[in-house]
Amino acid sequence: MSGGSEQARKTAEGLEYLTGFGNEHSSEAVPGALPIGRNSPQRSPLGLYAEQLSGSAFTEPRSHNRRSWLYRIRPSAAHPRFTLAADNGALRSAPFTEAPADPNRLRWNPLPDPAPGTDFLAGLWTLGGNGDATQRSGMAIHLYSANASMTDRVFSDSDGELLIVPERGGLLLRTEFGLLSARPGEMALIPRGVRFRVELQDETARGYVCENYGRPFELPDLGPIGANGLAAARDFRAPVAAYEDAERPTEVLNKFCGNLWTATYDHSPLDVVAWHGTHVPYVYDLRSFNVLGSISYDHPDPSIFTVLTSPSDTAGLAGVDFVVFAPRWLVGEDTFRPPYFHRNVMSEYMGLIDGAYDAKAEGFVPGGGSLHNMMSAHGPDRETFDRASAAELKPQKIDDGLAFMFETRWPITATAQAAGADHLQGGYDDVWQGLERHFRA
Ligand SMILES: O=C(O)Cc1cc(O)ccc1O
Ligand SMILES: [Fe+2]
Repeated sequence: MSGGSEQARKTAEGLEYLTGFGNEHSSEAVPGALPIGRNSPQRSPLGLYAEQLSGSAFTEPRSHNRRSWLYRIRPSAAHPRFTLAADNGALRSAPFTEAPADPNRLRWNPLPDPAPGTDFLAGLWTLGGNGDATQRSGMAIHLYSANASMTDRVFSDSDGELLIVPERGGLLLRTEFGLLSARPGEMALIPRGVRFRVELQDETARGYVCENYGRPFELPDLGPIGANGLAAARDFRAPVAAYEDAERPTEVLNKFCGNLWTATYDHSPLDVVAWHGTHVPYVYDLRSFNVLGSISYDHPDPSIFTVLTSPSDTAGLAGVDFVVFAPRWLVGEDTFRPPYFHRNVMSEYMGLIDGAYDAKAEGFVPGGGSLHNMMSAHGPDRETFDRASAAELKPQKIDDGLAFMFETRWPITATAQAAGADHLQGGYDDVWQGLERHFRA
């Protein structure tokens, strides 16, 4: 493996990375593999095939145009016919019509442990979502629980990009672009159409996935915050080129318009020796998020914790935002400091990576999740309300947890398996029971 023309950085796992969000990165695993001065020479160096992978239409504005050039042992076109896979397992896609969209507050415990031999792909379980995969709009929320590495099979998602949030166990993502490590506390993103295999770094792995059918995630504008703050572009890491030269049968599973399709290649399609471009996978350590907040009074809206946003066609109205509640100080004076009671036109799915969340005293556990759909009333549970209303307002460090939110402009409809799951908590409404009447006229 080598870093190519950019300066590459090594991490604790010994993996090399290229740094920066949205860069025109380039990398070659064999010196001289990357053509200089053109994308598609008459004969590419080292006898490689040149291939463009477009994540945006050719003609989209430069600011969100995404494409990469891959230099590979065999062109992707050299493959047999795809056939429908026997089933989609527990993977579901938009439009979500199995169950009615539910205005109730819902909360789930973690997924039950999977059967032995369950890999990342087999362990994907769809909770719900919105939009329509064929219209490239909306999103799906999946959870995964796995105890085996993918072997001799790779996955790619034509329907959207995959934002992966490990909660338990590290993942080693072997992609067409090279290797990424994603451990709990980090997030990884696999762009639309990119082939990858997931190997486990620990015995088991568990976490969350946001499948974004819409416009690729980008860094939010900072407005009056200024030129710095929130997630820094330089903290995003892309892989360096690394390839497999394997002439053995490899199953390629492609999620296309909601179904899994399968084809067995006679070689590994992770055979990209060099690449350059902007349509690339990346990882980000959520704890490097520069948390900004109120240093006077009142609890700011959580949009200030946005790591990445997928804009919709209306300015300021995200198809989906990825928001992180990272360790931070609370100093607000005369302020009810935890998240407030509210009803929101946006729909909120929350997950917990570690520890606890400051609006919920109990019941919201790592690996579990809550859904507060469009306009549903929610906020601190009774215990949190009582405690925070009486708390002495000295500076307080919130550093016992890491939570996140997928927030979307469209209501989230649960799948039948999520609406009827044994691990769906009964009695979630009760956390807001017993909020006493304090009114004095
Ligand atoms: O519901 C939640 O816990 C998420 C959330 C957090 C916050 O700080 C303010 C509003 C909000 O929706
Ligand atoms: Fe909320």
